[in-house]
Amino acid sequence: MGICVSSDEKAEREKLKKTKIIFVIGGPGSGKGTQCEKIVAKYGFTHLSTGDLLRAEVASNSPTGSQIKDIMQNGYLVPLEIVLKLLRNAMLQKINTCKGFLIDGYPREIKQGLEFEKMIAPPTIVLIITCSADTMKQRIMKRAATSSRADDNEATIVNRLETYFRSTDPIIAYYEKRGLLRKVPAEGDADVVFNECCKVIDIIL
Ligand SMILES: Nc1ncnc2c1ncn2[C@H]1C[C@H](O)[C@@H](COP(=O)(O)OP(=O)(O)OP(=O)(O)O)O1
Ligand SMILES: Nc1ncnc2c1ncn2[C@H]1C[C@H](O)[C@@H](COP(=O)(O)O)O1
Ligand SMILES: [Mg+2]
Repeated sequence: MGICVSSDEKAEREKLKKTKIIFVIGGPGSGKGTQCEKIVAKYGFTHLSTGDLLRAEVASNSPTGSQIKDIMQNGYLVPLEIVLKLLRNAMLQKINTCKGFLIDGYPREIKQGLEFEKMIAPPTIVLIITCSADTMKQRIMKRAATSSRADDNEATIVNRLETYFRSTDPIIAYYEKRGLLRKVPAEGDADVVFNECCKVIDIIL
């Protein structure tokens, strides 16, 4: 017997499939959030950062929040099922008013990308923001002076960078092969980087 899918769920899936979805990936501190803010201001897209969703879950003191607090504080990846459930719920909450989604910080592993396509829809493009590990480290250490993020410290940055470099090459290869990857160099000033992001986005509008 097949799995029974309600008509509401079918309608939601159809809407998600018709909406533009941009994955925004890149190392810790590369500038994903900064670029997403600028993109939202210009294009009116909806920005969902998996890191922000997970931090909100921790702040809520829910059982899931307690489960993931140490993982995040130490710079490791939160289990896929937890991230994808939060992300899907957040997307469904916005689907009726959304001009397009910027999914910041997802996927972190190929498996996350595959599950997203199964549960939600394929991405329109994958924007990767690239800069050196030194630049990322410097940006995070500067941000640490004012951010309240538990993972903005030297020891955790080492783990976050290791985690990023270990899992990212296969992701790049996977989306490059499908013609979906768009690389944006991010060593320069945020406005220069934004200009490059716009060139990529204008093509899919
Ligand atoms: N192009 C840039 N030049 C200089 N500083 C930048 C640039 N882009 C961002 N920043 C600053 C803003 C922040 O204080 C810090 C990290 O940027 P941010 O957008 O928060 O990165 P991110 O979202 O990729 O990091 P994380 O993965 O840790 O959430 O660097
Ligand atoms: N997509 C994700 N998968 C697993 N874990 C994640 C994901 N997005 C964020 N996280 C966890 C692990 C990260 O170190 C922290 C902070 O994320 P950030 O994108 O730097 O805000 O959250
Ligand atoms: Mg961020």
